[in-house]
Amino acid sequence: MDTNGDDDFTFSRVSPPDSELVLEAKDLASHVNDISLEKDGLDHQSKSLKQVSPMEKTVGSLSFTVIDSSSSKKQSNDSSESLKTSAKKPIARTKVPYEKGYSPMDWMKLTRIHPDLAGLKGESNRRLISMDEVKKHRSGDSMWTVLKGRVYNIAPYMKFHPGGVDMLMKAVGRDGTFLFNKYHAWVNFEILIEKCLVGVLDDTKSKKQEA
Ligand code: HEM
Repeated sequence: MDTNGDDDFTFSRVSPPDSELVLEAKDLASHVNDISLEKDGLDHQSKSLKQVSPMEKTVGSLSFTVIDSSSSKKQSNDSSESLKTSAKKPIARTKVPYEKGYSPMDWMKLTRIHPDLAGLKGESNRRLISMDEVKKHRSGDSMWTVLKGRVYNIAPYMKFHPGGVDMLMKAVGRDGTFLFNKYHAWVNFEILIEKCLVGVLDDTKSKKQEA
């Protein structure tokens, strides 16, 4: 069989003859200087690309758009996640470097060996404590806060707190539940500072005021 014959469909020509292509290419090459990118066209393009986080870059007089395909893939794979992050503004969380001897491991050790981190001095940690009493403990070895209805002495935990002393001080002498949840609702404080438990918040007063 003659495979080079014109009647063989495998080799049938569907594009213009090579000579025509060369001519076309030459023609285009001669018009290269006339080609310009219209500003409107680019604007339109970048508007539609913004959804996949484009970045405008320039090299000399050329400008181009870079699309991070890895992040766009992530977005399309997990649209519920991206919806959540775009709906809620992330809060700035700054981890403070630990001072020597104040790592989470050191805290675990201390909670195991310290006989009275809460400063109970023999009193029960099931005692009902009023908000007025909480407000009085704001310095030295006695810094109280309320977390989900429980009263803790967070003074010994201060330098161990990964978010820093200044942040933790904001909760002293008051109910710290809102702040705690704002920064890290997932942190298991019940276990972390269980040895710092002083008592249970007596909220009967505030309930009476509400009624
Ligand atoms: C009293 C109970 C608290 C405990 C037991 C506690 C515990 C922790 C823990 C374990 C972390 C590290 C979390 C992580 O690595 O993801 C952390 C970080 C942090 N905490 Fe607290 N925290 C307390 C209260 C607070 C309060 C009241 C604030 C704010 C006013 C706060 C602000 C922060 C911040 C900003 C970080 C950021 C560090 C990071 O990016 O991880 N914390 N805290």
